[in-house]
Amino acid sequence: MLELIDIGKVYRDGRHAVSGMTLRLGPGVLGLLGPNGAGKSSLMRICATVTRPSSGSLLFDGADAVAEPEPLRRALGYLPQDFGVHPQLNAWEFLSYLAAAKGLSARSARARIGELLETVNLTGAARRPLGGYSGGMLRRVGIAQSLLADPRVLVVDEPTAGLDPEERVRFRNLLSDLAADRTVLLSTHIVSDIESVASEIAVMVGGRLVRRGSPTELLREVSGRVWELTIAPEQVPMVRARHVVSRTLRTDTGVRLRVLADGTPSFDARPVEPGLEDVYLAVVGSTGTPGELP
Ligand SMILES: Nc1ncnc2c1ncn2[C@@H]1O[C@H](COP(=O)(O)OP(=O)(O)OP(=O)(O)O)[C@@H](O)[C@H]1O
Repeated sequence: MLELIDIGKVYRDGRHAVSGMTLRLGPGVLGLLGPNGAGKSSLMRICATVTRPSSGSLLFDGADAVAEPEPLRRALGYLPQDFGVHPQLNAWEFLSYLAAAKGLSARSARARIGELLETVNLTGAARRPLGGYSGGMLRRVGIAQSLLADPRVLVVDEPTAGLDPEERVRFRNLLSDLAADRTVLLSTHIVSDIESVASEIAVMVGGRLVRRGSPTELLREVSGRVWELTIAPEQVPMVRARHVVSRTLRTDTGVRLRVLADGTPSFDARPVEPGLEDVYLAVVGSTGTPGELP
C-alpha cells in the first residue's frame, strides 16, 4: 500500500510542480490523467523514489519511504517517461544487465527475460542491438524492464507513447492481468489508455488533484450533460465559444459535434451516453484550465 500525504514539489527555480497531493493506492490501476505540465511525471518520480518531495509524506506499508526508500525500491517497477538504453546492447543483454543490478540470479533472470520478451512481443528481435529499434520497440523494452523483478508496485509514466494501436491493446491487457494483485500507477494524457483498465482515476491540473473517483463515479458527474448535434460548418465557432466540444466529425450533412452543456444546446441536439473523455474535458476544459462541475 502506497500513501501520499499532502505531497508538494517545488523545483530549484521556484516552480511548484505538485501541491497538496494526497492519494492512497491499493491494488488495481490508478490512472493519473492530466494535460502536459500538470505535474504527473514529478509525482511519478516521487512515487518511484527518484525525486524527493519538498513537503509531505510518502508511506509504503505504513513506513516512511522518503527517509527509508529501500523497501519500496525493492518492491517497485518503474518506467520513466524518458527511458535511456545502451544502443550497442541487444534487448537480451540490456535486460540481463538490469536484472543483475536488481539482484536476480542468472538462472531466474534467464527465465524471466525469456518470459517478458514473449509478453512484450520482442522474442524475435531480442538479439538485435537496441540502437536499431523503433520508438515503440524501445517502449516495449521499457515495459519489460519495469516488470523484471515481478514488482508489487508498478509506476509507469506515459507507457503507451509511441506504441501502435495493436501494441496499445496488448499493453492494456497486460496491465489488467498484472493489476489483479498489484498496485499500478499509470500516467497519461490519453483517456482511452486507461478507460478500460483503471479501477480509479485521478485528474491533475496545475500540480493539484482536481478529481478522483471510479470511472462510474466520474461518469455520473456528466450524466445528462453530453449532447450530439449536427450543424453547418460556419456555426461551429459559435458553439465552441459557448460549450466544451469533445468531438468534431465532418459528415455529408454538416459537422457533427459532441458537446457538454447543462441544458439542450439546441433543439435538435440529442442526449448521448457520456464517456470518460467527456469527463476529462469537463474537468480540464478545452483550454487545459480546470472547469467547474455542478
Ligand atoms: N527538473 C525540473 N526542474 C524544474 N522544473 C521542472 C522539472 N521537471 C518538471 N518541471 C516543471 O514542473 C511542471 C510539471 O512538470 P511534469 O513533467 O511533472 O508534468 P507532466 O504532467 O508530467 O507533463 P508532461 O506530460 O508534459 O511530462 C512543469 O511546469 C515543468 O516545466
